[in-house]
Amino acid sequence: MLEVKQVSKLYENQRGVRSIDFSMSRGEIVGFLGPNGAGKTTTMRMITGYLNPTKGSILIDGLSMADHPRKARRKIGYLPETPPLYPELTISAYLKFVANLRDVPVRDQKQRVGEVIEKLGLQGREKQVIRSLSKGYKQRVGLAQAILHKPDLLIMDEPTSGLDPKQIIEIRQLIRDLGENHTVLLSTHILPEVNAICNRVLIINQGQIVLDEHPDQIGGAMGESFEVRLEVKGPKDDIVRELSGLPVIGSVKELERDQSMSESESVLLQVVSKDRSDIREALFYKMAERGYPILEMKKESLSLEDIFLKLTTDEKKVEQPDEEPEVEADA
Ligand SMILES: Nc1ncnc2c1ncn2[C@@H]1O[C@H](COP(=O)(O)OP(=O)(O)OP(=O)(O)O)[C@@H](O)[C@H]1O
Repeated sequence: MLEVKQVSKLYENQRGVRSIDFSMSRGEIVGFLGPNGAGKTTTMRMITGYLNPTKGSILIDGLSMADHPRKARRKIGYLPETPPLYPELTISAYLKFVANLRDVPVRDQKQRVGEVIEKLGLQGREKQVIRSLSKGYKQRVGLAQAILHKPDLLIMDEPTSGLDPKQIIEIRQLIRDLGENHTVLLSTHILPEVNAICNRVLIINQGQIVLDEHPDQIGGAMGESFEVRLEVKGPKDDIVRELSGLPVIGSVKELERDQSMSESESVLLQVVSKDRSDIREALFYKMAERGYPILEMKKESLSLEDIFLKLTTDEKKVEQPDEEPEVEADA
């Protein structure tokens, strides 16, 4: 659906993005993460055809954005961070205006506007002027304008930014629903949002992609070892010695108990594998052999927050090949 091939965009100040390379298949909902200034908006504006890359190419459903900008753009719906709304228009007048702009055939416009109004839960507010809407409802109108021309690919820049918690839940649900019929790329600063909505995560730092993974698999992809939290009933010293003696175990450490845990005869441990293999069965058989009952065993994984911080606060500078800068030229 989307191919971003070795795309760079350098501004006069040498900032921007360098050699971005990724593709998206139909039906994916991809979360695009990065600290401030990492290059998310620059990348999204290139994908949507609002900004020309300095190098590289972008294909939308096989169509080159550089060679067929009009046709390629027709396949894209874009919700910028600040939706392009006209505050003095009513919702229905604004959506009709967008339908014209997006070349929706005149005979289909009324029906299509009705459909998106229903899909975005805007019924009953058609005649309300946009200025008088809450931020959450303005965002719904922003989403409505993005999907009006039935695009295959939806690009959203921080779609829940500035909304209250209830509005965030509603907009996330709408994005999940839209994901059933669209391929979605959304940027966000809110990491739990990625776990809540996306089936893939891209992390960008200093203009380069540093991670491209399924949210559940990023620990493994980063070469993290397998870690288990284990509570066992029995003598601590013997349990630690037996576990440490297993060839698959890298380290065993006693954990502090929180107040609520009252089991005094048990020991709470953090057990880490030597390599990345799953150590749970080995732990089970060893404790069973020694007759020490396991009261709790839980696989611990790095949170997206841990991974994000690890990848984006790394001391070492990202390698920056020499490239000619180019003055920004909006399409
Ligand atoms: N028009 C411009 N001229 C010069 N530099 C720019 C321009 N637009 C962006 N930049 C720089 O390019 C880098 C990437 O900016 P971009 O806006 O794409 O980041 P972002 O990841 O979207 O950030 P944020 O999360 O703060 O919106 C930043 O260092 C920014 O200062």
